[in-house]
Amino acid sequence: MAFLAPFLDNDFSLSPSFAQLLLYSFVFLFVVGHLTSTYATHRNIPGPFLAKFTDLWRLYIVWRRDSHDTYLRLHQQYGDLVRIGPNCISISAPDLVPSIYGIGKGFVKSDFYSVWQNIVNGQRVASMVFTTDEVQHAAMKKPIANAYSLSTLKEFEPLLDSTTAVFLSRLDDLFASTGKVCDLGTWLQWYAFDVIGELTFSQRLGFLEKATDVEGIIASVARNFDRCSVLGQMPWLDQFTYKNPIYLKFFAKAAANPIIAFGQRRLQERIKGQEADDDAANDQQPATTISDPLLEAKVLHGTLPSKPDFLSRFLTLHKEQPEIVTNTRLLAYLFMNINAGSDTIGSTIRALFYHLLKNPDTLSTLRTELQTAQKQDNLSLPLPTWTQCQSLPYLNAVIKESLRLNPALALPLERIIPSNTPGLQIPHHPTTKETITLPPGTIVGINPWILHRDTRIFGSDAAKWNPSRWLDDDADKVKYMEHHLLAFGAGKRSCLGKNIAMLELGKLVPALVMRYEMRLAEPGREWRVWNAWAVRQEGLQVLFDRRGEGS
Ligand code: HEM
Repeated sequence: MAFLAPFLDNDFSLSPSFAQLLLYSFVFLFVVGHLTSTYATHRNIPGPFLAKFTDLWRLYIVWRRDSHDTYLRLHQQYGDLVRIGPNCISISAPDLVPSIYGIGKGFVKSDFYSVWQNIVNGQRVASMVFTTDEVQHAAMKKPIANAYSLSTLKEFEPLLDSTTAVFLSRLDDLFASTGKVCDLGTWLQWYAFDVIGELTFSQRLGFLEKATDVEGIIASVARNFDRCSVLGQMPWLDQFTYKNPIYLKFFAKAAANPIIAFGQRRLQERIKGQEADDDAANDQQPATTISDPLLEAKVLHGTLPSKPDFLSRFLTLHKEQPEIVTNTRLLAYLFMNINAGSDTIGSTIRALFYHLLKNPDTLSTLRTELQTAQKQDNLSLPLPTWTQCQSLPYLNAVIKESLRLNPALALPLERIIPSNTPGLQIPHHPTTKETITLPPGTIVGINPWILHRDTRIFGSDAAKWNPSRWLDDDADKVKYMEHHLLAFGAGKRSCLGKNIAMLELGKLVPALVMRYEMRLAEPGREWRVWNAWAVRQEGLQVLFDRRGEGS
């Protein structure tokens, strides 16, 4: 007992200060123990010092909005594996795409995605994009997959054409005929939102007509991306803040999401069978005056096209399988369309026009291809058909190059290594020259922004804009590049709206390029790229001139 003597001695009695000391020691030992074990789990993976101990590092990097540049630099410095959090590895090894995202591999989405789920009546409601539960995902996807398939695509053309006709008419009136500078980035965003509104409800949300962010919808979507992209780096923070029951009860704004409100009204109208009856004045699209008769002929003006929109398709499914396509799920599908299919397209088209205008050679080659097609009666104007657009190789190369250099979602697409496996084996690690096994439970993700700049896949000019790479004579090389284009994700959870996106991009680009001469208002100015998972760009100021007849 001699060793206890000092503690029992009057001088060393358990005074409050000694108890504190003991407590501090415990806390200190706990923190050191925790940090050491945290560090030790992936100690063989290189990365920034702080990231090995805390996710606060990547939270800060994402909060700064330039994570794509930081992650690119880190991969250039450290190689294919970079530890960006204590349990999170960013991967850029081309051969690992199928291992992580392949069907049947069992990698599920991480809690990054849970942060984006909404709480409705105290319950988490996950849309298809954000569910981490694969069984729930399959149940949600099965009924609607056909509506997004290639075979149904052409049926959406009249709806798409209707919005494009309004868009061209607005550009004619406000910019081409006035010589005013157009903030094309903003107009393309409005176009993307209106198109998805029209495809979903046969009614535009009204951005183009009103030339404004209707009901703050775009700002509200942007705020959500800004918040969730950051909290997604430390999902437990979301649990303690925005998904905390006290916050939800007392502080969360009760106001309905404007997109859901719009969807609900359209749904009610459709059920009642009265398309035009709308007591919400906000939904009324101002009458559009279209002076060009060719464009006017394409505008549907609120009439339903002969082929159904998404809402009609979902309602049919609701009637046929009411217990599967429930009311709540039906609304979730509508919301998903707007949420997943607007910002992503907006980002891609903005990037495409930015590169076209920064690279006059590309613009001129594209225009020559389009003019040749027009002369051969293979391009109808002002609005070309989808069939015509698919057979234009340079146009398709430009679209792919734009998706490559500017993937709209630019953070690692996180997945968890499944528990029933030995882990993820990474052979011949370039730095250590040994096979590394990442244990089950590790979060891994490939960031399209990084993979798309990999010289092993895209060649020594991978960092540069060069649509011709997609027209290389070496078919295997092109196939390999296509296989590693991750702009729409990969595997089972890849983009459901990819066909819609390609339809929209494929038809809009020739329509604009053939109708206008376009040039940057300030050619020397760089734009600003803001990464909130969805990449938003600002500063695409363009001058328009109508081209000659026949355009
Ligand atoms: C250029 C435009 C688009 C791009 C670049 C894009 C990109 C992506 C990516 C990368 C994913 C996978 C996300 C992940 O793994 O975490 C995804 C998923 C998804 N996208 Fe898109 N998207 C686009 C347009 C659209 C459109 C137009 C729609 C709907 C009309 C849509 C609906 C979806 C849905 C529902 C998912 C989830 C699929 C699933 O989990 O099964 N997307 N998208």
